[in-house]
Amino acid sequence: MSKVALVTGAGQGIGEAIAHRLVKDGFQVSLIGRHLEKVQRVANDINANGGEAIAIRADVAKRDEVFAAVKATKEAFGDLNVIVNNAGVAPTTPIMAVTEDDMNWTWGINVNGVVWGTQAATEAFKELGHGGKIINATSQAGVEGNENLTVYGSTKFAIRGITQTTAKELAQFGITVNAFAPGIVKTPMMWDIAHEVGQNAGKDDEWGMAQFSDGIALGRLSEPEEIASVVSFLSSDDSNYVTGQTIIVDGGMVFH
Ligand SMILES: NC(=O)C1=CN([C@@H]2O[C@H](COP(=O)(O)OP(=O)(O)OC[C@H]3O[C@@H](n4cnc5c(N)ncnc54)[C@H](O)[C@@H]3O)[C@@H](O)[C@H]2O)C=CC1
Ligand SMILES: CC(=O)C(C)=O
Repeated sequence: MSKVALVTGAGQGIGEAIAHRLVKDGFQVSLIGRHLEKVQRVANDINANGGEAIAIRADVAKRDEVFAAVKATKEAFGDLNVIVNNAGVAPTTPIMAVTEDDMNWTWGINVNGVVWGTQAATEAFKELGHGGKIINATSQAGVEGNENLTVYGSTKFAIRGITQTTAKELAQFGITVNAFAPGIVKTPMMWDIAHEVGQNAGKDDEWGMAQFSDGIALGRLSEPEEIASVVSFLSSDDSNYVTGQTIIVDGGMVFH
């Protein structure tokens, strides 16, 4: 019988790549995003190519919407085995420009979203009478401090902490909790950051390389699929004895 995975922020970028990879691994997938048309496009693509996907609109910052999305997934597929708390936002904010709204908005999505996803999935796993896997998106910026990323980086450090605390708390229910920490990945998020700091559209890869290539041991940016392959491992039985860990997938930007 196939397993069921829910992926947040699955309408583009890393989340979209994770959705396709988990379908290839045999999962039925539930794709969650703020904009229904974006997750519906990915679901249509999967369904047209022999996979099974549903699309659900939800804002991960809103606890009720996350719980409703998990419930709808359980009802549609009759099971839930994996949640990937992938949705995130990445404002660039020099410390002296940080506002209360910046903090609340970014923490609401990146950190609260992970907490709501963890709670909703845990409740569903318990109702279903089995364990499960919770997988959170952190970042190299949550492993090492990055200039102008105090707001974003602080959320990603927090996610690593939540991954450790919940791994200890939920192990008794057969639930593992792990995180993946990408480096610089070719997705719309990175291009948005490039544009925020005043770069021209169309030069995004060059901008990324100019900013980060010195720090990337492998000398290139990451493809979203390279992050998805690590999530594939964390979603599989091969990772059953791994919990509380952050797997850094950054081409060698930081070593911890
Ligand atoms: N692209 C990169 O270089 C890196 C990305 N990451 C992390 O990986 C994750 C995915 O990043 P990307 O695919 O690059 O980002 P992206 O911006 O390309 O895609 C993120 C998706 O999440 C959705 N989303 C945002 N806020 C949401 C909310 N409140 N509720 C539901 N969905 C929401 C967006 O609509 C978008 O479809 C994020 O958590 C990000 O912080 C970590 C390290 C590097
Ligand atoms: C977006 C991100 O996670 C970076 C720059 O590390």
